Amino acid sequence: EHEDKSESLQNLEEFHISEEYGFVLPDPLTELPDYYAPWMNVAANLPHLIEGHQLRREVAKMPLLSTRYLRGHRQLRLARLALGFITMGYVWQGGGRQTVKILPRALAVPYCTISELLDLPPILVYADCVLANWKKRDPCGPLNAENLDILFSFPGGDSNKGFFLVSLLVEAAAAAGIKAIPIIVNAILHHGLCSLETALQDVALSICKMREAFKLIHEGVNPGAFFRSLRIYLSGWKDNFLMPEGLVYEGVWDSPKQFFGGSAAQSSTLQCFDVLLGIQHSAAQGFSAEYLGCMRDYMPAAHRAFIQTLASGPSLRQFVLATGDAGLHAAFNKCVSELAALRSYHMQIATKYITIPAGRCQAEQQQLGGCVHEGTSVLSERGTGGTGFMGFLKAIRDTTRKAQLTEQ
Ligand code: HEM
Ligand SMILES: Brc1ccc(-c2csc3nccn23)cc1
Repeated sequence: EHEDKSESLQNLEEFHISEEYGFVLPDPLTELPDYYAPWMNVAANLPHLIEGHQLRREVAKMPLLSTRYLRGHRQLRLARLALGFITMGYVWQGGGRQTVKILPRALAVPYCTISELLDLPPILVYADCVLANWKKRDPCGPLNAENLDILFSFPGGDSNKGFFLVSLLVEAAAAAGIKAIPIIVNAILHHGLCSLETALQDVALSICKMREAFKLIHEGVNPGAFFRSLRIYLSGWKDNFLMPEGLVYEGVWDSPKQFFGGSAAQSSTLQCFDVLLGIQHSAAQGFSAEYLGCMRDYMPAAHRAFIQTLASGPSLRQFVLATGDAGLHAAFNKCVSELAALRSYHMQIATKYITIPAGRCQAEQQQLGGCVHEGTSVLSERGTGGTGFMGFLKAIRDTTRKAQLTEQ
């Protein structure tokens, strides 16, 4: 059964994966039909409306629009992106101090209709604000930091752009590695050892380029702006003590519903490379393994299907071990060490942008009114089984390291 399942991997387009952009949505739309101006005007003005304490009033004035005039996948993705930003802004505009319990129907009804059509939860996810939240300044220009801009922002200034665009550039760097996956699967099925070794070298090079792209975070994101502002807006309403019940989606469901806040565990790229290399993150390291599984439900359905098809295919790890081929062995281990190095670098970033600012915040707390952050932050305790996000990231990095093939 491996044969037919893995054969289907040959056509990446069918999984909404692009040779050039990987899991990134190529050429996202930036405009909707004028009928949807009430959504687009609020979403485009979010930082100003939130800082001016106008957002709730603006949302109360919004008409209940029909989703019937939305045409095609890209219009649905753009509508979801706009409604997702407004929803996060609406819930967290008080910075987590005074939260809301009800999302008004003018937002909730279309947002849930569109989310149903796209098979995504009615909360902002990575596929919205990283994969579909971008445009080229010069459409014929390259995909690089100078020629890119984001479509929507939260308060936190240019750090929004830095955070979302650096993530986008890391995802774009992964495209070359994702493109090599069907070649790898084919080589396993047909014993093409030579093409397999070349494809594995392409994967290792791609992961190395992802780490290069990561370095742009230092000039693109300010730790204080990230920690105190942007991060709050990515918080969710599941396992969040500020919203113990979750959120009522008015006009959709009678009871409140809970959804996880944004996490890059929703990125298909890293989960894909983990599956390819046979890296299984278990609950053993004290973080909830099913959390990573849950996050697959927060990915576009086609990307989720690609990961599942890959996972049901032949094991690259077993194949390389069975050949006893030194070149394949080295090429496989290079992929694993590059992935571990990427995760180590990411841990340094998390320290600079969360642990250190959080420490300063605690210190301020001693002096002043302090800041509301524990539990409201998307990048913190949730989903980590209480070991905290650093324990979560370290466990994932250590499991990656252990996936090296040992000398025979
Ligand atoms: C200011 C920059 C960043 C900070 C503070 C940060 C912080 C974190 C934290 C705390 C987690 C664990 C909790 C969670 O999943 O939300 C996480 C997970 C993750 N982040 Fe980031 N991150 C940053 C930038 C990036 C970038 C640019 C990427 C590139 C795509 C990225 C990729 C990931 C991935 C893939 C995970 C899931 C865990 C894994 O598979 O290793 N992060 N990040
Ligand atoms: Br919603 C949303 C979900 C995930 C992210 C994100 C991009 S890179 C990264 N590391 C941790 C989270 N994260 C941003 C917004």
